[in-house]
Amino acid sequence: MIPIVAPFPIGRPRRNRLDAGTRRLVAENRLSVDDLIWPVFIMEGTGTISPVASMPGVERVTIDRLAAHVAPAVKLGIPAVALFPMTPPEAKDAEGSEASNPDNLICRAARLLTREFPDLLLVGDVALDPYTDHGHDGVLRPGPGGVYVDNDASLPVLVRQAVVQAEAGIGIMAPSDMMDGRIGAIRRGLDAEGLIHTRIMSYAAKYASAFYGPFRDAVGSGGALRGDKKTYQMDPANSDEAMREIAADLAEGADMIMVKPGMPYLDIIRRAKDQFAAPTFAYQVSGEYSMLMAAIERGWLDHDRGMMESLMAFKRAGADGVLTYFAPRAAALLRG
Ligand SMILES: NCc1[nH]cc(CCC(=O)O)c1CC(=O)O
Ligand SMILES: [Mg+2]
Repeated sequence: MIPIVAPFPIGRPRRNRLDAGTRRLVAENRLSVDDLIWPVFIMEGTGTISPVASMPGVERVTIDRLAAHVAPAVKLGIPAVALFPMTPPEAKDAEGSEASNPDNLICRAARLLTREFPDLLLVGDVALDPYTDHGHDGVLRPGPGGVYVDNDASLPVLVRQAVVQAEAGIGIMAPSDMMDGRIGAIRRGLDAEGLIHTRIMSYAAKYASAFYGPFRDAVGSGGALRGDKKTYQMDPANSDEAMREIAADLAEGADMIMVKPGMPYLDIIRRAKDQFAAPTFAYQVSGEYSMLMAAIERGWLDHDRGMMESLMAFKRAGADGVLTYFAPRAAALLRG
């Protein structure tokens, strides 16, 4: 499509920017509260709200404080929260067994939130890193390079994790582990238990990124992590490979796909939306949030303008929704 533009001085693009009303009329994209998913960190214990040092304004809460923590977001109309647990070290092991404990933090939180807020959608991460003592998303076995995150041995553990989460009330399963074939395995595992309505939002194109650093502090998996995740998360150099990953996950039954991180990967979001026309989500990850907040705290960026511009970028790139730690503040602004 070649846009037709009258040459200056007949054509004056600035006319369409003249006043707020005209700008509203010609705006191509709109961010709405319906687009927001809020990631929430939960921890063991009682009566505690503990700030995440590397993420100003973000807190972990104990389950008895969770309903009060989430209530304002529900009131603002945020459709979904994504739950992330900080597992105590004594509950971690090499196989990530706590992930499939039906009474783990996530499952208890899901049962509580389902009761308190029946219309709130719950997104549950599927990956073993919050539960393994080595901090990897799957289980380790002898293999290439000595010890290897074993794909096929990890799948049954991930399936069990997904099933216990779904039974506890998680409506949207979000596998973030990047094992091959996990979407198909999880879909079959859920269906075998009659959990045919559980949706799968696949972290289909997930990169081995430096921008997850603050998240690993928040859930306490960073200190534990041995090595890096480059044998399963994607190389930031690659774009065609992301299309193959997304194609595979959709073919295996993903209902929605995600690109992660967000801002440094807007090109991937655009390609994915154009190529697959599937519900597409972006994760504005911890490091992106912390980067913006660090500049905001120094007075170098305006909080609300910086936040809203960063979120609008995802809509412009083609995302249908965004996981963002800014969700409650953005929703409050959008509601005026
Ligand atoms: N697999 C777990 C997981 N799920 C979401 C994030 C990162 C989210 C963020 O940085 O905000 C990670 C960390 C990782 O893969 O190491
Ligand atoms: Mg894959």
